[in-house]
Amino acid sequence: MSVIQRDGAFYTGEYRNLFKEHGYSEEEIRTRLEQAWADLFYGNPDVRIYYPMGDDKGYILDTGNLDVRTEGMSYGMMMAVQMNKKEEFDRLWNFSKTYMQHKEGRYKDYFAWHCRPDGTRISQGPAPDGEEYYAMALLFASNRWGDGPEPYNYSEQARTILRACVHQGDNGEGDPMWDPETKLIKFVPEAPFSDPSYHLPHFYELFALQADERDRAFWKEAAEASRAYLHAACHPETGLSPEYANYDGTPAEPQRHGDFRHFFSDAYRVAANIGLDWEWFRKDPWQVEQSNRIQAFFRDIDVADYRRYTIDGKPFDEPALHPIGLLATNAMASLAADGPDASHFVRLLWNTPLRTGVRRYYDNCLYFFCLLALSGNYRIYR
Ligand SMILES: O[C@@H]1[C@@H](O)[C@H](O[C@@H]2CO[C@@H](O[C@@H]3CO[C@@H](O[C@@H]4CO[C@@H](O)[C@H](O)[C@H]4O)[C@H](O)[C@H]3O)[C@H](O)[C@H]2O)OC[C@H]1O
Repeated sequence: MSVIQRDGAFYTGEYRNLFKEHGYSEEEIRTRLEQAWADLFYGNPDVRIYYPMGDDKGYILDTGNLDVRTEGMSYGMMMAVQMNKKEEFDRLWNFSKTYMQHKEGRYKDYFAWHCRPDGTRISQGPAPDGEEYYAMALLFASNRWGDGPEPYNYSEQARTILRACVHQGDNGEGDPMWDPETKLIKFVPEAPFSDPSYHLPHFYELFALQADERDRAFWKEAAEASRAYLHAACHPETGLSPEYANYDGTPAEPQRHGDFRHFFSDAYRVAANIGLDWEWFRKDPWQVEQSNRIQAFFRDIDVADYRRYTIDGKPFDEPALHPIGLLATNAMASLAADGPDASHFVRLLWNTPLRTGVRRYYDNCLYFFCLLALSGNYRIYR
């Protein structure tokens, strides 16, 4: 595959349709994607995760926790822009802007990481994976649909978020979301450690094209720093990474709110992120070996038997909370994997339906990203 140069950035500009490569027809793939969108956004109560609110707002519900998270809101916006669904995108953004984004103080321009479906905040602190997804979805929206009047002036909104991520605290109050020294994303602005699943070098390459001029070099460096960081955070034999990790990649000490040294819900996303970075940029050949490694680890484990694992691969006597989500991220690794397990995961994902029931939100977000990615529809909009 060739790598093309546009606007000063190198990216492939080509999107494999792995389902088609495995024999599924274009029509059934398109139908599958559209049906999944319809189920998640307008389906029956046991499967949907999106709820319109009034004339101009809507939210994605974390059905397991009965709250609205910046993670889910920004994921919903990314799904909508990829699917060319402007109304749902605008509703999710309007809810986020109205109820979740701070207007002043130490978190100005950041978002309270979760609130109730009526918009009442539960916590004030932000979770940086939300901010980076908001910024990327907004830039794609600007490039796909053009900017409108505030708050639909997407590119300006994205730049405001990215400015805060890098410069919060420059003049006193608050903290940046990226550690200025290592250029690594933090777990929360106040934390001196990271979360490997927050590292999205493929987004930072694109921020380097559209963020404030003065920060473009920073985002290039952040992309390289994140790629290197993942080498350290992923176990060299299993490919598993911890939920939270120090800046040298070692698992972070247990926190007041729990022990995140192991491979559990947050960490699933690392495999998917690496797959997409390879698909979009093809810059780091280690990503191919890493994707083969994690697929080899899971190849012979039944999805129903997925557990929590130490990063060297010891299972706990505790089932995975989101087995379908984990299957989806393992399957998304097939974008980079060239080993004997890549086809197995593509087919297994195809033969697995969306999750229904209480815990469906996180699984189905990851599942939908996987459907987009493996069908060649998770794209850069420039
Ligand atoms: O005072 C601060 C707190 O503000 C700070 O809050 C953290 C904010 O980030 C939260 O992380 C989000 C939620 O968890 C992850 O995904 C979940 C994975 O498991 C699924 O079951 C669930 O449905 C998903 O939402 C997200 O990726 C994050 O955005 C974190 O949980 C809060 O603790 O914490 C430190 C305090 O000092």
